[in-house]
Amino acid sequence: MKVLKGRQKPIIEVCNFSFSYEDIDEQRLFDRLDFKLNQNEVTLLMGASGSGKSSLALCLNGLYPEAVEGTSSGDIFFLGRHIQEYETGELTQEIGIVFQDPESQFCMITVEDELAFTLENRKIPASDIRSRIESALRAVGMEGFNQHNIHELSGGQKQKIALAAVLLLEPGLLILDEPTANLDPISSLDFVKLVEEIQEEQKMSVLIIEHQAEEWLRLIERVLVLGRDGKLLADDTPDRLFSEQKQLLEQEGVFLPGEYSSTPAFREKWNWGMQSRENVLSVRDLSFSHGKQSVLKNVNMDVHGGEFIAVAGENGAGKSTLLQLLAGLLEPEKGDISMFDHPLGKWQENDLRKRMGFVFQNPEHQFITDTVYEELTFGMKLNGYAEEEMKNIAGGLMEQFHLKECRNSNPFALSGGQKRRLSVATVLDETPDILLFDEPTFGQDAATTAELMDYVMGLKAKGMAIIFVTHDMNIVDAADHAVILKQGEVAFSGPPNSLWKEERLLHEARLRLPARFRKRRREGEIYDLIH
Ligand SMILES: Nc1ncnc2c1ncn2[C@@H]1O[C@H](COP(=O)(O)OP(=O)(O)OP(=O)(O)O)[C@@H](O)[C@H]1O
Ligand SMILES: Nc1ncnc2c1ncn2[C@@H]1O[C@H](COP(=O)(O)OP(=O)(O)OP(=O)(O)O)[C@@H](O)[C@H]1O
Repeated sequence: MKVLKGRQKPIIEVCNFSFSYEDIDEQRLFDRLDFKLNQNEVTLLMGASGSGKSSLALCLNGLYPEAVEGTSSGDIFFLGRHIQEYETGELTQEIGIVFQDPESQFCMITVEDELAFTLENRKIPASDIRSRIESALRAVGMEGFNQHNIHELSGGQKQKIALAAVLLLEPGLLILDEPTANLDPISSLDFVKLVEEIQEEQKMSVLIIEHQAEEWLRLIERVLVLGRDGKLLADDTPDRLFSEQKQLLEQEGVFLPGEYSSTPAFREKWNWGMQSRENVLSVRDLSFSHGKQSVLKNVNMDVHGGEFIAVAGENGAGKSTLLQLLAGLLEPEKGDISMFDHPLGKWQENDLRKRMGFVFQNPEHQFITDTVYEELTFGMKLNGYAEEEMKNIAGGLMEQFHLKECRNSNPFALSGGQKRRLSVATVLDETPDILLFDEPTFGQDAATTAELMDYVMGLKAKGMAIIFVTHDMNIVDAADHAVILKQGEVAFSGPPNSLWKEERLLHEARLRLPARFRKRRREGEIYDLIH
């Protein structure tokens, strides 16, 4: 952990600042906030899902309230000058944001065009453009990717290109909004190291928005906690905050880093064993290619009723592709998939959807209506549910997933975590036999993660088969069965406790041990636990 650098000059000063979105009934998202961000300082911003962290980032760089139907009062200063005094677009060059969903910030097709676009906007002479692009790609470890199509890169690579584009702005303040949420465990650690190196070299201020602070502890100097009531609940050093304010943070639903937390491991809470052995899905010698690229090779897998399977592996290993094949959204190039002993391709679409629920990696790919309520009732309407019944089921789901206040909001205007919870809730209106989730817990705070897991494990107890694609090793730890993909092949299939003994495989598949082992590793007990 870093030592505070003594008295520092502010880069941002927020004074008595309030903000509200018009469609949340005049309710203030931020209520008279006062805080400073200092030059050359790394600050972490935490808070419950929906507390307003992403919105605050967009207020700091002057995009909000102008870009939305919002109202604000109070003042924000950047380097001593009121942000309203900056010309349009001037501040977005000074304060670079890497958004929660990096795809949303790309405007061009190839990596090189995207980076050149940023430089052209900055009116950098054409003769300098090539060398600047090369050095930005080098800084993020993506040399040689100039001509790649951005949209075909893996999640981790997209995140690095988004960072390279923002670095080309040479911003005074870099804001990273949940930058590691889609990265495999080792890429997450690499990304943190990368930010640390860049920050030390370029001496910029960095504001990181993250639910899980653990990996960032080595470089953060201050932590701000935004409360659900729109107030700043804490502004302190990480060590003081996490050791002295545990109760407050737990009440707000914020994750405590492993070394400060006394919450039992997910495994102790959720590994309840299996209820039935009925085979519901079987996969035999499955192979699939995207164009010429072979993505999955000879995958075999069996899924049983009441079983919770976690699929993990490095970015680009083929996890989402496997899930889409299991859901019948892609057709195998070779091999067979059957559900209840019938080939998947022979099921009527309607019957298939009734027996299997699927949640996409990107929740936005799933939304088709204009309000949260319509989104939740869409499937039920198609299946002829009575109005009253739909109201009851949707009401229960909104209560369960903390979406009641957003009943009439547009799904696209929700916070990242709310979008994720809505996409999960929409497949739970009925009770299928198999549920396939692509990273269902990403972007959730501690409380909503625990609630989501409780709910899903309750369904498992009723005999549903659950498959999670996840980068969260604590969730893999709680599964009955883990499937690890490495370059499209099954590198491991078995109980998680056997997986944790395979140090070499974990390393090659870019995975880590769950927190319960890492904690003990520090205490020197690791070998007793796994051997
Ligand atoms: N464009 C918008 N219009 C109306 N309401 C919005 C808009 N964007 C966000 N909100 C609402 O503002 C609140 C805060 O959202 P924000 O994305 O800032 O939260 P967050 O703390 O970043 O959440 P998460 O941790 O889930 O990403 C949420 O209730 C959300 O529904
Ligand atoms: N539509 C597509 N066209 C071409 N290639 C694709 C497409 N979708 C995925 N790929 C490629 O297929 C491979 C597997 O992608 P997939 O999304 O299944 O990986 P993943 O394990 O889910 O990765 P992540 O953890 O980053 O989400 C990657 O190399 C990816 O670039």
